[in-house]
Amino acid sequence: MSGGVVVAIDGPAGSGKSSVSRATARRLGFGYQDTGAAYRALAWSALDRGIDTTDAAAVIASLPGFDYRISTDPDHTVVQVGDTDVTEAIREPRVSAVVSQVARIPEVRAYLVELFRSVIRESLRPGIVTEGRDITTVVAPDADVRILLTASEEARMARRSLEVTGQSAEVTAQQLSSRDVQDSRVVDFMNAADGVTTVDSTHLDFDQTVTAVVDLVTSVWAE
Ligand SMILES: Nc1ncnc2c1ncn2[C@@H]1O[C@H](COP(=O)(O)OP(=O)(O)O)[C@@H](O)[C@H]1O
Ligand SMILES: Nc1ccn([C@@H]2O[C@H](COP(=O)(O)OP(=O)(O)O)[C@@H](O)[C@H]2O)c(=O)n1
Repeated sequence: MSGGVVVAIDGPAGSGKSSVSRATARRLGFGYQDTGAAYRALAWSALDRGIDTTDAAAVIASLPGFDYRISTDPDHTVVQVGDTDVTEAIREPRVSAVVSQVARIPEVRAYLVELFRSVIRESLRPGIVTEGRDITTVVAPDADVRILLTASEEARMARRSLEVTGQSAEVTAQQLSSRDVQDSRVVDFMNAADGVTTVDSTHLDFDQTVTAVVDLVTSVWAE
């Protein structure tokens, strides 16, 4: 693993993983790795190539040609597939709707887990914050700081509805909830594993949540 501090953050959709992890990395001068972006980019790429995302063999066959790049600079998180900037496109509802289908394929997970570990290993900053669903348990179970970031379903849906335009809050909420159900069949990100600290942001504002995470990291870093 990286010579620096490794911070692993998991949680359900809309709990604040991406925004809180990015802000934490900025405050501490750490790198930031959004693992969901890789699953989303693979799903985007399958749609772009006309691959049926329910056809596991076809998705697996596309892995060697999956030319994925993401920067770990928290101030410039550009996601690219080949020469195409997909930073915005991977957040579209049509991608969210199929991403769980590619994420449940064990070969896809094994491939991406190795990629995420190599990004952590190669980080040149004093630390790196990596967030997703299985970071505390599978990708980096030995991380220095392991956090489960949660929030009530109501709070998560309200936050996500504010971000997604072009469809009703009800539809966004329904999609988020069904994605969590599908994802939690593959990895448990609703319950903290042994040694994982839960940060519940339901009644915290954004800055308070970032401060709670930064405090956990600095308490370990200072040791
Ligand atoms: N504690 C918080 N209070 C209020 N809004 C928050 C909080 N944490 C995150 N948010 C907002 O909720 C939205 C969803 O957060 P995001 O980081 O995308 O979650 P995730 O990566 O877990 O899906 C973002 O607009 C973010 O700014
Ligand atoms: N470590 C991870 C990260 C994401 N994922 C998958 O990727 C999808 C998108 O992740 P994300 O973190 O961008 O999702 P949001 O919580 O931001 O909506 C999830 O719905 C999971 O299917 C995963 O399986 N494991």
